[in-house]
Amino acid sequence: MTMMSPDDFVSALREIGATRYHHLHPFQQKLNAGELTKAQVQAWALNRYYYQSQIPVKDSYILARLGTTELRRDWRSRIIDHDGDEENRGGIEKWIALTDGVGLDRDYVLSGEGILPGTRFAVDAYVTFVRERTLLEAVASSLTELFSPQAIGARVRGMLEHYDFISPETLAYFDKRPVQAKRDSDFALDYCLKHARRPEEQRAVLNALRFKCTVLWAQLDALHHAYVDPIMPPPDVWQPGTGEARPGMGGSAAAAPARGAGT
Ligand SMILES: O=C(O)c1cc(C(=O)O)c2c(n1)C(=O)C(=O)c1cc(C(=O)O)[nH]c1-2
Repeated sequence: MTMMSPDDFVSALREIGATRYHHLHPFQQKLNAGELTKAQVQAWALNRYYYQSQIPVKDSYILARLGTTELRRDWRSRIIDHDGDEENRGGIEKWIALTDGVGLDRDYVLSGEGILPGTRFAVDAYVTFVRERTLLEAVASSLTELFSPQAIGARVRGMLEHYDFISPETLAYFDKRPVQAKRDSDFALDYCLKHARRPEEQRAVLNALRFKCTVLWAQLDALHHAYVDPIMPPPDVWQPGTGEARPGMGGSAAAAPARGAGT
C-alpha cells in the first residue's frame, strides 16, 4: 500500500460515508419517510439514549490521552456539549426532552432497562474501541460526524412533516448538532491528516471510520429486527405500549408489566 495524497485520503473517507453511513439504513429511511408507528419511533428514541449517554464517556477516555493543553481544550467542548454546564443544558438532557416528547417515562429511560442487547453491544464496542486502539484510531472513529449534518437535516425535516406527535421542541436536540458536528469533524479530520503519516496509519484511520459506521448500523439493525420486521423484541427489553409516562406527569410512572410482542 502506498501513501495517499491528502485529497485522495479525504476522498476515501468520504466514499466510506457515502456507502456505509447510517442514513442508508432501512430503519433510518422509514423513520424519515413517516413509515414508522409511534411505538417504533419510541423504540428509536429509547435506544439512542444509550448512545447519547456514552458519548461523553468515550470522549473522556480520548481527553485523557491527548498530550497537550490545546488539544484537550478543543476536545473537552465535546463533553460539555453533552453533559452541559452552569448555563446550558447538555445534549443528554435534550435527548431526555426528546424521549419525554414521544411519551416515554423519564425514569424508565434513565434506568436503561429497556435497551436492546444489540444497542448495548454496539455502543459498548465503541467505548472499548477508543480505549484500546491507538489515539489516532480513537480520534478517527468520530469522523462519521462528517456525514451527520446532512443525515440530521433530512431526519428532522422528515419527522416534522410526517409525525403529528413530533414537534420542533421535541427535536431541539438536533438544533445545534450540525454546527457542533462540523466543528468537531473538521478538528478530527485535521488531526488525522496531520498524524497519519504512513500508509498503514492511513489504512488504520479508514478502518476506524468503517468500524464506526458498523457501530451506527448495528444499532439500527437491532431496532429493525426487534420492532419492525418481524416485531420480536428479546425478553426483558422495552415492549411497545409499556414504559409510558402518565398523562401530565414528567416521570416516575412505573413501567407496565411486559406484555406479549406486538401488543
Ligand atoms: O444523528 C446522527 O445521525 C448522529 C450521528 C453521529 C455519528 O455520526 O456518530 C453522532 C450524532 N448524531 C450525535 O448527535 C453526537 O453527539 C455524536 C457524537 C459522535 C462521536 O462519535 O463522537 N457521533 C455523533
